[in-house]
Amino acid sequence: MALQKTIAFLGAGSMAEALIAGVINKGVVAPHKILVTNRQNRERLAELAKRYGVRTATDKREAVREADVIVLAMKPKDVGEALKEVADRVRANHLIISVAAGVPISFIQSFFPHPVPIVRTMPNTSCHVGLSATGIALGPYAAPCHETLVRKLFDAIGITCVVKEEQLDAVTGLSGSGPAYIYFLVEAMEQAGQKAGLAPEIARRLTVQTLLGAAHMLLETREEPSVLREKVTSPGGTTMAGLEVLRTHQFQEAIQRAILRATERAKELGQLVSAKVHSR
Ligand SMILES: NC(=O)C1=CN([C@@H]2O[C@H](COP(=O)(O)OP(=O)(O)OC[C@H]3O[C@@H](n4cnc5c(N)ncnc54)[C@H](O)[C@@H]3O)[C@@H](O)[C@H]2O)C=CC1
Ligand SMILES: O=C(O)[C@@H]1CCC=N1
Repeated sequence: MALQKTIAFLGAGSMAEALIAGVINKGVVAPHKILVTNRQNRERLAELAKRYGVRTATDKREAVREADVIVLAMKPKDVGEALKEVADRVRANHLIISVAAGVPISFIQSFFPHPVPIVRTMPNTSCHVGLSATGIALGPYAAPCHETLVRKLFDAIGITCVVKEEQLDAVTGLSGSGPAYIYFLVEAMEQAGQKAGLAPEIARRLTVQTLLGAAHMLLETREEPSVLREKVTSPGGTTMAGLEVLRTHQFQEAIQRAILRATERAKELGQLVSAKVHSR
């Protein structure tokens, strides 16, 4: 059954749209229960209203007043400014859900004189199609009923893992940013397929299906990725030749370094916004 809560999105970018599309497609929130606001881009609001049937508002304070749940979906650097604008409208019975990378729960709480239930999450854009991998960390004033609500929302659009707040930066580096690494791999595979003589649309179809098939094999056989890899790799065959090139170019190290750097960047973003709070 759809949630009987009004959800105000502060921020109407890629992540807000992916979440809105996901929850509406899965029937977990009715379009008229969603209110979207942004920073003075009425065209974008009109586009979302047309595409999803959601309501939009240019007055953030009014949207917050009407809502039961507030989703912070702006860039980390803009969270402070948005909270300043609406802080005196936020009630102790609101639930704040943040998707902002790196932004600590304590930073969000610092805008209010009273305790507010805050849940920090890290989804990814695949929630658009109901396949997000979302990390969830509960703030000190988030009660079991808030956890239930947040899980209902995010379980409807993918899988969820509850983690400690300090682990959310790792979730960000791994699965928050993760789709971009996969798309980068797809771009490389398609280009290589074309260089090897395939038409672009055939290279695209084969690449995407290969990705989908490998993901399903991991999920359904529950075999270790290394075991599945070995099953593809015939001694002296093509895969072995290909993997040798990946090893020479330190493929695994490059992926690991990318994820660790993205994790570190999430921490840096958190430190940058937290440093600003002291100069407010
Ligand atoms: N794009 C992604 O794959 C993911 C993004 N995130 C997080 O989601 C948040 C949003 O990211 P994107 O959607 O990619 O950014 P975006 O740049 O596409 O959208 C940002 C939105 O915030 C709005 N905004 C800026 N200042 C505002 C204010 N003061 N009040 C209300 N709205 C304001 C902008 O008008 C815009 O609609 C970020 O904090 C990011 O870390 C989290 C997981 C994945
Ligand atoms: O690139 C970013 O900062 C955001 C957070 C995770 C994915 N996109």
